[in-house]
Amino acid sequence: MISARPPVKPARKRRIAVLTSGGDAPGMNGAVRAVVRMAIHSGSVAFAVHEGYEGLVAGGDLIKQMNWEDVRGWLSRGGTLIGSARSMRFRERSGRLAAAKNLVLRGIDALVVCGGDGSLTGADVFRSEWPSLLLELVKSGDLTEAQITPYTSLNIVGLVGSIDNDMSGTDATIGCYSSLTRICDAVDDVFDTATSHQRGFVIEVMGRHCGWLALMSAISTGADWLFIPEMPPRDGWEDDMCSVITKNRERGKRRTIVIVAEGAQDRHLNKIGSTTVKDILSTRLGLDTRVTVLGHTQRGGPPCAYDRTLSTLQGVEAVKAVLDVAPDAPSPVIIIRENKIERMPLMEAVKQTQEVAARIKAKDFDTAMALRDSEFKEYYSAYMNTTSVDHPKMRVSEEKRMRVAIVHVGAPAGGMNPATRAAVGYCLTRGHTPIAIHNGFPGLCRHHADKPIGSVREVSWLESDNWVNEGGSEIGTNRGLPGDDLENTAKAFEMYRFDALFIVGGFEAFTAASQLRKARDYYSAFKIPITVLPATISNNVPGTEYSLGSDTCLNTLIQFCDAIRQSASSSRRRVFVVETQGGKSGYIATTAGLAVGAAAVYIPEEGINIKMLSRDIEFLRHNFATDRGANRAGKIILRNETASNTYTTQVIADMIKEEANGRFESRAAVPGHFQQGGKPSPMDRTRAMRMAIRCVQHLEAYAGKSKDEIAGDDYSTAVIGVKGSRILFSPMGGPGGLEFKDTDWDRRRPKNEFWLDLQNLVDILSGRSNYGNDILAGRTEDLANQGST
Ligand SMILES: Nc1ncnc2c1ncn2[C@@H]1O[C@H](COP(=O)(O)OP(=O)(O)OP(=O)(O)O)[C@@H](O)[C@H]1O
Ligand SMILES: O=P(O)(O)OC[C@H]1O[C@](O)(CO)[C@@H](O)[C@@H]1O
Ligand SMILES: [Mg+2]
Repeated sequence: MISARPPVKPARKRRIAVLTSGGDAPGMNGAVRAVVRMAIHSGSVAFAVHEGYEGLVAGGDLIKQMNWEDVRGWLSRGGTLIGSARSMRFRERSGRLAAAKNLVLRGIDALVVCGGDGSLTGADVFRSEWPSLLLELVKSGDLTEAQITPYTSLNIVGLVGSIDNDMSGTDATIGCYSSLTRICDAVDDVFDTATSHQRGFVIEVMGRHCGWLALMSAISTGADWLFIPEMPPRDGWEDDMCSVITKNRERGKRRTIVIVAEGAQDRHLNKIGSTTVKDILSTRLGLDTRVTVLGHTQRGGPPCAYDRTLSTLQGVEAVKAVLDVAPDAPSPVIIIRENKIERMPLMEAVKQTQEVAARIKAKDFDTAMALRDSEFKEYYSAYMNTTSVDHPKMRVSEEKRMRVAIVHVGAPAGGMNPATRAAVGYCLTRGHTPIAIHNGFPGLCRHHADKPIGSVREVSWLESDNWVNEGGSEIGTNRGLPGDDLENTAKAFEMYRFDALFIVGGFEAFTAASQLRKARDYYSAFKIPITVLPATISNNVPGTEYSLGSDTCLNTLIQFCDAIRQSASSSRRRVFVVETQGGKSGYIATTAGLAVGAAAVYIPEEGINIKMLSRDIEFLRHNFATDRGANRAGKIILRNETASNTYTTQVIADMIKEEANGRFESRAAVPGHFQQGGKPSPMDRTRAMRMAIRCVQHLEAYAGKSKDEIAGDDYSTAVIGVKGSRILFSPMGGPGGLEFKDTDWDRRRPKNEFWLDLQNLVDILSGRSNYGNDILAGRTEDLANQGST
């Protein structure tokens, strides 16, 4: 996931305060921890303002200096530990005058505000008024000229923390994916009871005036109908809704789920409430229907993996922004676009957000949708195009209809099923024929003609609809490659008249596509368009920074680590060495390390040596000795399964125990294939939908082309991927293709792994880099060299 700029060198000593404001959001604590530690690491002084803007106005004990240990263990905690508030006083100039005075008196010259659209609007007001507030304070005699002189400008940096994801300019806000996880867990559970009784459920989700939570949960759970404020249904929606639900029932669906955003409205801005919807379903369709209002359960609980990493990286970026933004430059807000942390002027983001509200009020819904963020509109049409397959206008002409084969290759990964479901739904909407190849390429070659059912089967809408939240691979996956039997693979391609191939899987899927491409010279059956959608927990597929399943894996890993840390904390003075999967890529170990605040992470890219181990044992010793009563906090070390042949997980745990001389203990823990299982995370589900549809669209572009035209186009065998702030296709072959340029075939990973710098960040935030710097010095260079060989 997420890439970020490398940490900055200290510029000058600053006094940086952080506050959380508005509705609390999971991940806010991670942001505060990162701001505090990064500030201290860069030689600045860190402060926390308690109770949001209320604390800023009140001052006194509510503004406290923070030490490194004060934020220990905060990453996994829900809510905000420094408190939040909706402050009426800050809305008044008198309150902001008091706030300005409190900052100046403490010498605080930078303020990081983590909150939603309201909080950041407040921050923008404060920023714009700052010079006039200071002048007024001098005029009233509250401060002197001399006192304000060093503070003529206040650096304000915004961090978007809100479950609503209602800030324009950023794809995600800190907390929105945790909240989405809570919603999806609840709806997944409702599935069972709804299906048992063939009931309808109307589920109301939060989000005030923003439909992001509603839309993404509808996609993640395959809801039959959706109401969001930005795109109200057309007049007569009651008939439309009933007709879609009736058709879905006629197709055999036993449950009906309708998601209603709390701010839902019709085109005349009249509220559409969940009870109204329920009444319509009950009276018009005679459907036994219940309403479930999820309420504040959506805001509580520990942050998901994404929110821990996002809040950490954005907190770090906020400190960097304080340190490197010129005093008179516009205040930035830290955003994320796809996989890239960026900055944009706070004023611009606030203006755009306000414009969304204004457009909705003016009933200009199309513009409101477009202004939300780049993904929103795409997700909305993806949902519409797959939820019901009755879109006559979407059908392509007869001669452009394709037989699209779908195959899974490699180890199972969360998101494989939702991706297949999305591809099937989209194919049916367009008039194509989706065909599943069961049990991978060996299944195709050996079992296609089995009786009574072979391994090559058309997929119906109803069959695939149930895959929306299923983990693993329903059509079966394995590591068999087409190269093991090219001849029979080609014969089967011909026999079943495949016009296009959609491969979902990891490094083997990538290898399979490469083999098919290279074999085109000998087998014309392979001269069809082929797309690979990376799906592997290892996240080691060239051409992308994100593979389906990696987010699900990270979530299972952090749950495992949280539970283990609790055990370690209870036993006191214990270190757990946890072994992660990931093959020869340290991505999972490193990202999980960032999300759980690991003391150290061992990865194959770097290897393990005795010097490193001895330094780390010293670091642990030092840590336990100086924890100042916080030694309850258990420590986690993560070791990728292939980091070293000699220093196995057990050996490392034993060495730590031996060397600790009874001062602390250690244990090894191996979650193993637990990391591949479980229901896919909402991020893997929603991205599966979006990327699978893009893959089929890419395949469609080749309809009507000759075999040689297809074979002559490098993009006819392509991998879809997230690269920085974009989603794009990269060709497998050709001089600039992934196979030649980007693939370290021996180590089964990309030549350049985008996340390598995160290793340094794990060390900075755990304090490891302050300890034994001599050993870590030069690491970035070493890693970069290894990555490019
Ligand atoms: N225009 C404004 N001027 C000054 N302060 C403001 C303004 N708008 C909001 N604030 C401050 O920000 C606080 C939080 O705003 P709000 O209640 O809208 O929540 P939010 O930050 O949007 O978070 P969420 O919507 O996720 O709960 C307000 O209570 C107020 O103190
Ligand atoms: O917790 P409160 O103050 O009732 O606010 C509820 C609102 O806060 C949010 O949870 C976050 O903005 C909204 O989704 C919801 O409308
Ligand atoms: Mg808000």
